[in-house]
Order: sequence, then C-alpha cells, then structure tokens
Amino acid sequence: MAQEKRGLFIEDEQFLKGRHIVTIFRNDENFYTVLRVRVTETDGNYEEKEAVVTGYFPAVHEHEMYVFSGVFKDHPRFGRQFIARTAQKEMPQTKQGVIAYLSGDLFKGIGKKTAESIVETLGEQAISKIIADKNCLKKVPKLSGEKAQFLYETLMKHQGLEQIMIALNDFGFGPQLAMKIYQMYYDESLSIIQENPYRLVEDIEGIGFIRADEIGAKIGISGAHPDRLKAAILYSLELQCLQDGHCYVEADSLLKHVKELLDKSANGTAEFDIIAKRLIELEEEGKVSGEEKRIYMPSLYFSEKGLVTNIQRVLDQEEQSFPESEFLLALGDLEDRTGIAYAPSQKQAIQTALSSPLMILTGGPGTGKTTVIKGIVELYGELHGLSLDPKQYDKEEPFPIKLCAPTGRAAKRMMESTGLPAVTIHRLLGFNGQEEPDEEGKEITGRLLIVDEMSMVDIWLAHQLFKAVPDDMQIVLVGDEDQLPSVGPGQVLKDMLASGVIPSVRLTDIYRQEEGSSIISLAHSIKDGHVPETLTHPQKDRSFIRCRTEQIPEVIEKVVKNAAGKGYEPRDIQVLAPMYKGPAGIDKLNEVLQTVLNPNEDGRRKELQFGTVKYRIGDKVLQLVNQPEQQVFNGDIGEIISIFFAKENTEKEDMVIVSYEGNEVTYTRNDLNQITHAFCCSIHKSQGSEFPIVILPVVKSYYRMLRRNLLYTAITRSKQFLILCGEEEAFHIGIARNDDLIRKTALAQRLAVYDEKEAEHREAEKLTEDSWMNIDPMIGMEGITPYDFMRA
Ligand SMILES: Nc1ncnc2c1ncn2[C@@H]1O[C@H](COP(=O)(O)OP(=O)(O)OP(=O)(O)O)[C@@H](O)[C@H]1O
Repeated sequence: MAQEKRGLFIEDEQFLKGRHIVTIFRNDENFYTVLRVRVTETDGNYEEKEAVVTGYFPAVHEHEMYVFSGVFKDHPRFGRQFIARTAQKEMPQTKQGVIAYLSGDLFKGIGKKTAESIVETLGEQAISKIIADKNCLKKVPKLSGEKAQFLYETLMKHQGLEQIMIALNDFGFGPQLAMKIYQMYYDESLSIIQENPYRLVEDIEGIGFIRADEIGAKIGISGAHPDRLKAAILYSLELQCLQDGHCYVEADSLLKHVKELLDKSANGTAEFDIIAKRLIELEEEGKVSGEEKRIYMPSLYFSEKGLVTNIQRVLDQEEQSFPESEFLLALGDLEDRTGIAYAPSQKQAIQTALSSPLMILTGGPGTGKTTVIKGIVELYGELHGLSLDPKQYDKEEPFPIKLCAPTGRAAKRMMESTGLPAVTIHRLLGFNGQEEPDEEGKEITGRLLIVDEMSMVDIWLAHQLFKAVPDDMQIVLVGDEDQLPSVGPGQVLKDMLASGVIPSVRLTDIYRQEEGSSIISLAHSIKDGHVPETLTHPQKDRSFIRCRTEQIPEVIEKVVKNAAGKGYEPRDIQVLAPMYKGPAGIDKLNEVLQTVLNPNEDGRRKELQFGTVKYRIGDKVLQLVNQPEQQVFNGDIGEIISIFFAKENTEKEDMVIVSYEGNEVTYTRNDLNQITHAFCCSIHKSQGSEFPIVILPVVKSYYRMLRRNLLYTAITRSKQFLILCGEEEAFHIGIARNDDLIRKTALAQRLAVYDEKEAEHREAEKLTEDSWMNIDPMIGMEGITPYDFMRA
C-alpha cells in the first residue's frame, strides 16, 4: 500500500526525470532548493536538455538521478522552470538492477552472490525494506551481522532521510511533523515508529494518542498492549491537565477517561485492572507521579511541591520592622505629595507589604491596586533611604525594586503607571520561551519584587519564579482572584489566598466609580453574581444592543464603523468573544472586521493567504506565544507593516513584518501560526490588557463557554466604553455559572499543612509520600477489583 502511494502522481501533474548537475540555491531551514538537472525524460512540454527544478527537498545528492513530480511554469525572470512537489532519488527497479546496485562500488565487501541472496530473500523491494527495518536482513542466509549493519548504514547515508520522509508521509505525517519526528529520532525514526508508535505521543508535540493508535492498528499493536495502554494513560492525563487546567486528576476519573478513550477506538479496549496495572508501572518508571488518589504529570507534581517549599522559605524570612510613627510620617508625606488620602485597607496593604517577606494584594477593578503599588514603591524607597531613579543604578548595583507581570502588555501598563522599569516574568528569569516546565531561571537580584496580574500565572511559572527569588527579597503579589484563572494548569493566586497562610489584603471599595464609571459597578455586581436591572439601560459609558447570534456580525460591523467614523483608531476598539468557531465566533468576526477596518476594495492590495486567512498591510494581529528573544509575548497586539512574497526576496520565503509598537518582528510562512487576526480576540487572550472601547457580544450560542469569571474578565478590559450586544438571557446564564470548572490542585492544602508545626509537617509529608504506594498493590489483587480503587 505504502509503495503504491509513493508511486502515485496527482492528476494534472507531470514528471521530470533528470540527473542533478548543480544546486543553485538552498535554504537549510526550510529546505527550499533550486537545482539544475540534465533532463532524461518528461511528460511535460519541454524540449531543452537541462531544466531548473525548484521545491522543498530534505536532501539532494550530487549527480544522482531523480524523479520529480510537479508542473512546468513560466517564471517572468527565469523562464520555464519545473516546480516540484516531490523528489525521489531513482532506485533500481528490477531484480538485476538491485543486485547491480548492492554489489556496486558503494557497498564495498558485498559481492554479487550476497546481493543475489538478499534480493532472493527480500525481493525487488529489498532496498526500501532494509531502510524501513534493518532486522529483515536477519532472514538473509549467511549474511553476517557486521555486513548487515554496514549495508544498512550505507543505505541510510545515501537514501535515508529521503526515504524516511517518504515513509513518514505514507504514515500520514505532513512535511512539518515528519521533520519534527526526524529531528527527534534521526535514522531510527522508522524503526522506532514500527516498534512502538506510541512513543510519538510522549516525544512529539502535536501527535496525540489517536494518531499514534492509527499507526498501531496498521502495524498490529492493539487491545491491551502495554505500550498502547501507557500511551493512552499519559495522553488522557495530559489532556485533562492542559485542557481543564487541573494540576492532577483523581485515579478513578483518569481510569474512566482512559477506558472511554479505548472503548471508542476500533483498535480494541482493555479492562480496568489491566489499565490500573499499567498506571502503577508508569508511576514506577517516573512518568506519572502519584500521591494518595491523585495522579500528576511529574512536572506539575514537582512544581506544586517545589512552589510550596519556596513559599515557605520566603515566609520563614524575618519581618522588617519599622516604628509605626516612622511609617505614618512617611505615609502622611506621600499623601500630601500625591493628594490621595489612602483608605484604611489601602494603608494596611502598604504597611503589610513593607513589613512581610511575602504578601498578596487582591481586589477588583478600580479598588486602588495600582495606587497601592505606587505607595509601596514610594515608601519602600523612603524607609530604606533608596533612590527611585533607575538612572542612579548600574550593572554592579542594579535597581533594587523589580516589577514584573506575566504578559508584555501588563508589564507595559505597570511601567506606565509606576514610571519604573517593568518586564515580563519570563524576561526577569532570563527565559527565551523554549524552556521545559522544570527549567531553572536565573536568580533574581534586588530587594523588593512586585508581580502584577498574578491570576494569570500558572503553577509552572509560579514555581520557576519563586525558585529564582533570593532569600532576602520581599515579594508583593497583586491580582484579581475573580478573573479567569491562568491558561496553564493551576489557580495559584486563588489557592494562595485560600490557604490562609500568606498575609493578604483584599481591597473592596471602588474608587473609579467616583469618576462616574458604570462599567466598574457592573463588573462588581457580576462578580457578586447578580445582573443589575440597568444592564440594558443606556449609560454614559456603556450600552446594550439586543440581537440574536446571526445578527452579531452585522451589529458589530455597524458599531465599529460608527466608532471609526468618530475618529477612533482600530487599536482603540477591541471586540472580544469567547470562542473561535460559529456564526458569531472570533474567526467570522475577524473576517467581517477586516473588511470594515482594513478593506481591499479594488482587490489590488498585497495579501498573503495563510489557510483561510488573508493577511494585509494594516491588519491588527495578535501574538499567540512568547518569543522573548524577539521581545514579543503571548497576547501582544501589533500591526502588519510589510508583506514580502517569496519571489521578491533572496530567501525565497513569504514574509510578514509586524510592528509591536515599534518593535518589528518578521514572520516567515512557517511562523505564521504564531499570530492571528486581532480585530476580534478571545477573552482569554485579552487578560492583562485594557482597551478604550470594548465591544462584547454575548449570545446563547456561546453556551459552552459562558461563565461568570469570563464575563467579568471581558467587562473589566474596557476603560472608557463598553458596548454589549446579544441576548440578556445569555448574560444571566453566564453569570449564574460559577463553580462547574473548579481546577483540581493541592496547592492550598499543601500550604496549609506547611503552616502547622514542624513535627506535624514531617508527619504529613511522610503520609502523602507513602500513601500512593500503599494503595497501588491492591489493584488487581485477589478479591479486590479496580472498582474498589475507584471508590472515594
Ligand atoms: N484612596 C483613594 N482616594 C481617591 N482616589 C483613589 C484612591 N485609591 C484609588 N483611587 C483612584 O481610583 C482609581 C482606580 O485606582 P487604581 O487604578 O489604583 O485601581 P486598580 O485596582 O489598579 O484598578 P484596575 O485594576 O482597574 O487598573 C484611580 O483613578 C485612583 O487614582
């Protein structure tokens, strides 16, 4: 079957057979290659002796004969060229051809007789069979292991990469995944896949159990095969943790999930006790971590435990003591200077931050968190006799107050509001965005660390951050616990507050309301679970347009046109929605908004098609991943300022240049999945950002996503105007749903345990470490079924 597919040409495609003369151009990153070949045969309309062939080829060998499939095209500058989709080195096709090849100069020490014996045993397809699985050579009589190895290695060297790529293609992997697999396993790619395709689930991002299981089915691995069950367990665990944000999954729920996954598969299922046995083996192999009935991915387990240890280390530091009078005097001076009379809770927050090694400041919008941060910084400088002018510090003696936030935009806002340098947490830790979850960051220097938007920090990042904090550094964590939790696993801020062991101040009085903001009062009522009667009444700073799902694009189009007509720039207007698909989804709204805000009316503007999306100069785009080396972070919004087509540049690559407030970042076609249109963006991605105008559609067709914290987060993104559109009922549904997505974490519990006396703490540690192993052997034992294990 694989062989048949390889030989297939797509309809309307031509072939060109020719010997390689010279490589004119090659890009080693994406393998774009331009070759000149001497033409031997073609079914295209081409009479010349030589031809230029272009395409993406993983490897080309000089002077070899190739068969290309593709089409002839006329290039305006370079004339007629063959644009190849595939390139295959020509292999001997007949028995005699293969014998001659294997006994030729390339394979020193392999004589004609041995070659004949190989072809006799393995047939005309001997070469591809050996490449796919060297063990087939064992069937050849009298062939020594040494010779077999030599033969295999030589073949791999000359045919390997190309054949592997073709074979991976036959397994259904496109060029990008195939390259990832090759870069992981190199020459062993095919033998590993053939031995245990389920390794792909663990090793290659982007390959899940279902994909691996299809290969398993093809090569005869099915039912309760241990590799298959283990892959299903790891896949289910990771899926639940990453999709739902859990740090662990209870053993019973995991087993059920795995069983359901297997039951759905045509490749066979397995009984609970067998799955449970494999789970125990995975624990013994260190691939999952178990504690009581909780099953963790190891990186999450060690992050949770490590975070607790480091929080404890910080909490164990001595309190800073200032005479009350000194504090009050400095505070009074500050109030005089700024004209702000701090409320009692705000004063308490400043005082706690200055004296405690660690404190949490929490509160909704407009409650004065930023005002308190400024107060903390000012008084810290005052009481420690430190200058707050960064220019007075250098590399030897760096600025002692470190401000940071999880996203670039949040860090920028922090910088603007305090007038002091602020960076992303990743940057503070010296990360480049490619690290493993348990990688160490560089130690943070300084005396006071303030982290804003703490609700967005997941368990991995929180662990890395706390690990990098030196003993004598004071920490202030600031955030709004009612906002959406982090995208990654955990609910660190919520758990820290719930543990009750970290000094915390909750600000509740709203100050911005005094400036007449009805958006903030709406946010606060939503947070408390009720929809105000005024929801649909027009206010100075917000309005509500009633409409149904299918009317949403039209309504939003009108509102945006209006705002643009009044002089608002696209960057001031942000449409937020909870999901990508559907008639009122982000994708559809982006399509509509691009036509309004950045049209291509006469069709003459440059556009780069990527999937179903067309990018144009002037488009607003959103960065989806952290790229610290480019100074661009997940959630950053920028504008496309140039587009270059491959034919216009020497790199032969399509390129899109995006400016993030002056920082220009270049994306090649391979990188374009790192951005998306941002005329409308997801509420999740908008966390940590604020916009002058927010347009928020809320309709019942978003049902799956509607939650109180989601609506609360969306509404609190708007600074001046909030335009709600949709169905009132959808608001009510969303606001009523508050607790069905509780994340499973043991952080609060661990922190609380730590707070108890030393002896009790040791006891608790012993208990938690022992209990998983105590329970394990019960599974599958006589009289005890996995169902016992699954009971609470
Ligand atoms: N004690 C106070 N007296 C008077 N005004 C105050 C006081 N505290 C804060 N404010 C004012 O309230 C407004 C909101 O404060 P601030 O921006 O610090 O809140 P926040 O919690 O950081 O809000 P957000 O999270 O929405 O940015 C600001 O204009 C600030 O000057």
